[in-house]
Amino acid sequence: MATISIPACTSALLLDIEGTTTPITFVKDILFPYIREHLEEYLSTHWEEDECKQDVHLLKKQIEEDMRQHRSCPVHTVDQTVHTDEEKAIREVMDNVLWQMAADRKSTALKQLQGHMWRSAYSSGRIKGEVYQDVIPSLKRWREQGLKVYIYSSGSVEAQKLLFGYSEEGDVLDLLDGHFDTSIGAKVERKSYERIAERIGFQPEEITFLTDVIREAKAAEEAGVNVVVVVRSGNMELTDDERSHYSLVTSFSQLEVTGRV
Ligand SMILES: CSCCC(=O)C(=O)COP(=O)(O)O
Ligand SMILES: [Mg+2]
Repeated sequence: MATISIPACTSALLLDIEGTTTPITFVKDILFPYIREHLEEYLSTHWEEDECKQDVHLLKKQIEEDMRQHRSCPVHTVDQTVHTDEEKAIREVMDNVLWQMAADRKSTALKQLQGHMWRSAYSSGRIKGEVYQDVIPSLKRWREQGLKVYIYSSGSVEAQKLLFGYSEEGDVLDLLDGHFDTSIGAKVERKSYERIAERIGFQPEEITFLTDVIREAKAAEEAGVNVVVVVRSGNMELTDDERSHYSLVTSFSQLEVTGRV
């Protein structure tokens, strides 16, 4: 298996989750179906709680933004504080959430709610976070080499912590130095990577980002971040141009940091 050298100036690795640390099938076949199956029950049970109210409020803000951008979407106009027909209000929220999920939208509002819903699934042991076999040994090796390791996923920080805190390998959160989600900006925007660099105190060139999504790779590259594209079974096919432009790995174990033991 060919090794890929990452620059000697690398101080931090920034990792995507879905398609990078974790199979897409775990997200599509385990996590998302859990939301679809439990959405109505979750909203009905937690409707009056502050956290749920904030989630619904954020969804409403997203709808307003979508309407400003002329994106069509199921609309829920209800304000929980004044609306009396709870069943109707819940149905409207459900329509919007299910519509966003069908479109695989990465809105902060959707991801926030999903993170809150997965909490009990993970803590009860019903779901365990899946990571590829090469991930944990590589995280350990990188940290022994003095590198920092951060996660940047569209999944909320809470959802990220659940996945690694209740993983099939146990609680591996202490192998991570920090987490970023779309509250810092979308993964397809250059500015998000600049902000992350600033936040963790490194120059963009000192960061290597691992992802399976070319639009994310491009945005990171524009920010001056070094990029490695991760090719896993089930990930989106790359074009010939993309394959020749980016460094590719099929396993984290292929990554070598030049000048580090
Ligand atoms: C953090 S677990 C939930 C995964 C998820 O909802 C998601 O959108 C994954 O996106 P990523 O940016 O990690 O590809
Ligand atoms: Mg991904």
